[in-house]
Amino acid sequence: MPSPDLLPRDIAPPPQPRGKSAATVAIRNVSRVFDGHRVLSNLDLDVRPGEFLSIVGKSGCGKSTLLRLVAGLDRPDAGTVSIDGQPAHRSSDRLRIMFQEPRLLPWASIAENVAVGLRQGADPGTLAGALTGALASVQLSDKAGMWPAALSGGQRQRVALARALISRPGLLVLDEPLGALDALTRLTMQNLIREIHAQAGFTAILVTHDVAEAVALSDRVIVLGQGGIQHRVAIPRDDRMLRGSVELAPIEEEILDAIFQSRAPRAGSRAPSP
Ligand SMILES: Nc1ncnc2c1ncn2[C@@H]1O[C@H](COP(=O)(O)OP(=O)(O)OP(=O)(O)O)[C@@H](O)[C@H]1O
Repeated sequence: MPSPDLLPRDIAPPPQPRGKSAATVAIRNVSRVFDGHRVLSNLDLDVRPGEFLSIVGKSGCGKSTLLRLVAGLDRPDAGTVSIDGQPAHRSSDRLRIMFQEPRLLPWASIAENVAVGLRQGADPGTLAGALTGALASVQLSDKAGMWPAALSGGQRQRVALARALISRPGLLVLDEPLGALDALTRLTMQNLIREIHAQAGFTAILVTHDVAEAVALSDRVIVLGQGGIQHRVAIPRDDRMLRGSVELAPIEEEILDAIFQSRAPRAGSRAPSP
C-alpha cells in the first residue's frame, strides 16, 4: 500500500480492519428536488466498511437531505442509495439513526429505553447481556433503573447512543447528535463516539456544523455545496486523535475555506420543468 503521503488528497487510506459487519454505502447519481429547487444533483458517493465520514457545508446545502436518503427516511427523485447492495430502508436492521434530540420514552427506565434498540424479541439471556454491554459502553451501568428526567442532557444522548448500538448495526447515521450539548460535554461525547467506533467497527456518517468535530472523528470529510460535493478531504488517521493539534489546523482551515467558497444553497439552477 502506498504511504498516505502519496495518496491523492481526497482518497482516505483504507480503514484498518475492524468488525466484520460494517456496512457499505453506495450513492449513485442521486438527485432530490424540493419545490422545483434541485437540492442534490447527480451526486455520487461511496462509504467504505468501517469508514467514519462527516458531511459539512453551509446551512441549507442539503446535508440533512442526503442523510435522510441514506437512512431511508426519504427517497431520491433520481438515482439510488444502497446499503450492502440493498435499497436504503428506514426499518433495515443494518442501520440505526441518532438525532440531535435523544427522543427517549419518558415513562420508561434507562434500561428499557436502550432495549428498544433491539426491536425484535430477544431471549432474556441475550437481552440481558446486550443491555449490560451497551450501558457499560456509554458508562451508564449505574443508571439502568433511573428515568430519563433524572439524567443530564449529555447522559440522555449517551442513552440514545447505547440504544442505537445495542443491536450492533452495520451503519450508524448521526444527524448533528451533539449540537445541543455544552462545549465540555460535547468534547467528552466526541471521545466516547471515537472510542466506541474504534472498538465496534461500524460504518458511520455524521452531519455536523462543527468542522473541528468532523476532523476529530472522521476518516474523511466532504463539503456539500449547491447540488453536490464540492470538496473532499482525507483525515490522516494518526493525527485525528489529536484534536486541536497543529497537524490538524491546516486541514480544518482547508475545510472552512471550501465551505466559505462553496456556492450559496439557492444560487444554482432550478430543476427543469417536467
Ligand atoms: N421536506 C422538504 N420540503 C421542502 N423543502 C425541503 C424539505 N427538506 C429540505 N428542504 C429544503 O432543502 C434544502 C436543504 O435542506 P437541508 O435540511 O438538507 O439542509 P442542511 O444543509 O441540512 O441545513 P442546516 O445546516 O441548516 O440544517 C433547504 O432549502 C430546505 O428548505
